[in-house]
Parts: sequence; C-alpha cells; structure tokens
Amino acid sequence: MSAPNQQVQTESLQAHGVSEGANLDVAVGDGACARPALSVRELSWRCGERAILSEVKLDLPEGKMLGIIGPNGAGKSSLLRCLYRFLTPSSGEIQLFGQPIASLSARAFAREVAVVLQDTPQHFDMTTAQLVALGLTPHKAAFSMTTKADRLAVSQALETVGLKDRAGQTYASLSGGEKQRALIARAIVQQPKLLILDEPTNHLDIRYQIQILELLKALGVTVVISIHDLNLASALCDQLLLLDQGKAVAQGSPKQVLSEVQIARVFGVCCQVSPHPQHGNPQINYFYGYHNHLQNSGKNDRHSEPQGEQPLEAKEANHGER
Ligand SMILES: Nc1ncnc2c1ncn2[C@@H]1O[C@H](COP(=O)(O)OP(=O)(O)OP(=O)(O)O)[C@@H](O)[C@H]1O
Repeated sequence: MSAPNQQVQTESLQAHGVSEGANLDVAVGDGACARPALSVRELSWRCGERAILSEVKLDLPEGKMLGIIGPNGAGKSSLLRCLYRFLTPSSGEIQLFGQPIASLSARAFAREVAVVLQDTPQHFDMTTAQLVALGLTPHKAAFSMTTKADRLAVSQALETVGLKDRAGQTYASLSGGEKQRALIARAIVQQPKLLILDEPTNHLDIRYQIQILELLKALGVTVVISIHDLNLASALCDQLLLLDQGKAVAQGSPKQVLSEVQIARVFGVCCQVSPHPQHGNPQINYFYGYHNHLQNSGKNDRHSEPQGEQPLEAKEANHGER
C-alpha cells in the first residue's frame, strides 16, 4: 500500500536528519531473544481487600522495549511501582537477569535500574546540569569529586535529549517537555541495565514523543514504559502488555496485541486497524460517536467475550477499504 503523503513524510524525516533507508529501522521485531533481562512471575498486589494487580507474568529479553498499555486505572503505574520497588508485591517475584530484585541492596538496585516518573522532583534551585549529574550518584563514592569524565557524560546526555543550551538554566524554569527530557538525561547518565519510565511522552510535542522513544530504543538497554498513545506504542515498542483491571489480557508483539476486537473490549472504543504504511505494525484509526452503540450492544462489556464485529455504521465508515 502506498501512502499518498509519502513524499511529504520522507522530506519531513530527512529534515530531522533521518535518512530514507533509516525509516525502515523503526520496524519492530517479534521480541524473540535468548536472554530474559526482566522476568515477572505471578505478580499480584493488593491494596486492602482490593486486588490492583492479579498474577501478571512477563519475560522481557535484554535490550527490548516493553510498552505497558491499558485504560485509566488498569494498573500500569502500580506494575511499574512494583518493578522499581516502590511497592512490595503481595505475591509473586520479579527477577532482573535471573536475580530477585528484592535481594539487591538499595545501592546495587540503583546501579541497575533507573526510573523516570511523571511527578517532577522538587529540585528548584538546581541547574539542569546539576540535576542530570544526580544520575552519576549510584556509581560514585560518597564525597568524591566531580571528574572530567562526569562532566562529559552529563554534557553528552544533555546533547542527546536536545538540552545542551539549557545546562545552566534552573531545572524549575524549564518547560514541562524540557523537564521531562532532563529527567531522561539523568536516567541516561545513570547507565542502567533496566530503564523504567511512567508515561515518558507526557508533556512532549509529537516531534519529541517520537524522538525520545527512538532514543530510548537506540540506547540498547532494556526499557519498560507505560504509554497511552497506542499508535506510538505500536510503532516503537518491541512488545506490549495490555492490562485491564489489573490483569494482563494480552501480550506479545504490537501485531499480536492491537486488534480491533481487543481495543473495543478493553477501551470501549470502535476503531479500524490496518498496517502502517511505513513500519507495517498496526495503525489505529478511531471512530467517533460509537461509545453508546458499543454500550447498548454490550460489546464493551469487559466481562463478556469479544464479538469480533464493529457496529454497522463503523463498517460503513470503512468504505470497504480494508
Ligand atoms: N496506594 C493506593 N491505594 C489505593 N488504591 C490505589 C493505590 N494505588 C493505586 N490504587 C488504585 O489502583 C488502580 C490502578 O491504579 P494505577 O495508577 O496503577 O493505574 P494506571 O493504569 O496507571 O492509571 P492511569 O492510566 O490513569 O495513570 C486505581 O484504581 C487506583 O485508584
């Protein structure tokens, strides 16, 4: 299938320094790889009587990017909080390169795992460079001096996220998107084996959403992100884990997870899924005004089996193009 705006798209990519051949590098593999970096076994977390996460399982190969997707309240942040040890699971186990994370000291864990959260830290009087340099802390002895190599690492990380000219500006005065990129630079400096990011594309304009996710992929470390934009997740994540009411209802490659039926069932929206003209992974086009239709037909009854059918009006809207 040829995209009508392919020429424009190619020019736009070239304008951002991406060669035409490199476009195809965005294509996502099936995630099959020998060594699981992260293993989650029957992970459950309860808050009082309420089960927030129920028996979640996953294996993520080294160097791959996993996107955790699901509706509001599905348990995405709770799962991430278990992964970075803010929450202690009620049952189950998390292993990093075969070692239970619960057995690692705080310092060893900080060397292995970097976290970028939605809530920005309160380092109001720090410069951006000072904030990024905090990422070096787990690798340095107490009271040790800042070295030339440290300064170079900070400078390179700032350049990578496009903030080199903000190095001396206070972190507090950065825009929302600049703050987000500064936190990612801090995580890069930390040189983790596992990078966990809670909605890293929040606050970012579309150029930086794409750029930051491509950057995270290019780092070559194992990455786990929670993300709401299903098209972005489809384009750039190697694997997806779809959570619904604390349960993993689908996992695998974007092609395996992002079906019209699954999206209707879990998110209660009607859509058309077709291969993206560039990378071939699912591209989702949402239909508007069908929420009530789905409710009336029971097709977003999350406890019933999917019907595999779109409302008639949605089919008509497809104009037989599928
Ligand atoms: N400490 C807590 N105490 C009580 N309930 C909690 C706690 N933490 C999370 N929850 C509940 O668990 C559910 C899952 O929350 P979580 O933040 O993990 O969802 P999410 O998928 O990240 O949602 P969103 O997309 O809205 O960010 C929510 O209903 C939330 O209210």
